Amino acid sequence: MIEWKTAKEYEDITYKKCNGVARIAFNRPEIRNAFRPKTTSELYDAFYDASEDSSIGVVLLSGEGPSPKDRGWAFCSGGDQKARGHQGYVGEDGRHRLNILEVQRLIRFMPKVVIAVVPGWAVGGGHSLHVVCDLTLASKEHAIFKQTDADVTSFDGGYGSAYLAKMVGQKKAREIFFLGRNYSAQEAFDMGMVNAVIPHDELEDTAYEWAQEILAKSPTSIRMLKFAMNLTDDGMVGQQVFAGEATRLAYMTEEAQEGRNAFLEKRKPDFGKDKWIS
Ligand SMILES: CC(C)(COP(=O)(O)OP(=O)(O)OC[C@H]1O[C@@H](n2cnc3c(N)ncnc32)[C@H](O)[C@@H]1OP(=O)(O)O)[C@@H](O)C(=O)NCCC(=O)NCCSC(=O)CCC(=O)c1ccccc1C(=O)O
Repeated sequence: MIEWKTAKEYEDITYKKCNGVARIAFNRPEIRNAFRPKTTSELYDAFYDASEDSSIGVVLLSGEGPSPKDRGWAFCSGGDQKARGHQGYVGEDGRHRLNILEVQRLIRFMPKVVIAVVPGWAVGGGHSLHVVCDLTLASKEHAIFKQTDADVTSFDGGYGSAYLAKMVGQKKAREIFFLGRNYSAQEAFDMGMVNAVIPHDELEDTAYEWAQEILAKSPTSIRMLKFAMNLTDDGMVGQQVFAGEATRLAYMTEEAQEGRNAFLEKRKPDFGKDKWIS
């Protein structure tokens, strides 16, 4: 039994923590967990908290359900088309935004493992979110993967499409976007965009078990591996993120402490004569 504790109350999402794992879930099941600007602001806030919390190593991203209307399950059906204005999605302040991309970047660049736990529909911007997560676990009975961007004049030209193509191959990625068909969890697994197909009733427990397995590993190895695997696809930003972690490791050395101390003590640093290791 997982004893989740609410980390913060929100309107459009739920946010809980338990034993090193954070669970963030869309909570608009009656509209298949579509996101509006309030949802993306709340997601950003929760992901940022999980990223900053040094007791958290793995984040599960999921969708609450089923829908009270028809018992349908969803991970996320993308941008809320009722909140869509002529320049983006309109928030309570009347401003138009496209801020799900900021959430994507936080998932991509946070030094923790993010697992998409897909209990039902993953559609449009919801499909792109599962793509950008590090791992995806899908409900055998209810998960359906679908790209509707080209039905509603949207196009995720970043991770949602180009990175998807690296994952499933160019032909399949083009099929997913150009035809907008439904794919079952098993079909998504066979394509290489899902890590495991799990019986629906076991999905949450399995995700938590995967998280615990990851938490038993070296935190430094996990984050260096995540950023190493991101690096080639993320260009200079990927290099910047990886190099940031390398700098953190360098800061932990005696050499770095000598550099800092020498500056503070207004003397020349003495890095030693036998420090040029091969
Ligand atoms: C998800 C479906 C395939 C599910 O179909 P079904 O099970 O038959 O259920 P429905 O009866 O259709 O839906 C139930 C209920 O939910 C409402 N609903 C579902 N999805 C949405 C939605 N996205 N927005 C608003 N409302 C939604 C639906 O109207 C029903 O309501 P009732 O009142 O009960 O009638 C199917 O629902 C479906 O296809 N949904 C639409 C999927 C879609 O087109 N999503 C938008 C894609 S574009 C996008 O996501 C933005 C992309 C994006 O994020 C982005 C990209 C690039 C740059 C920036 C951005 C950005 O920041 O936005």
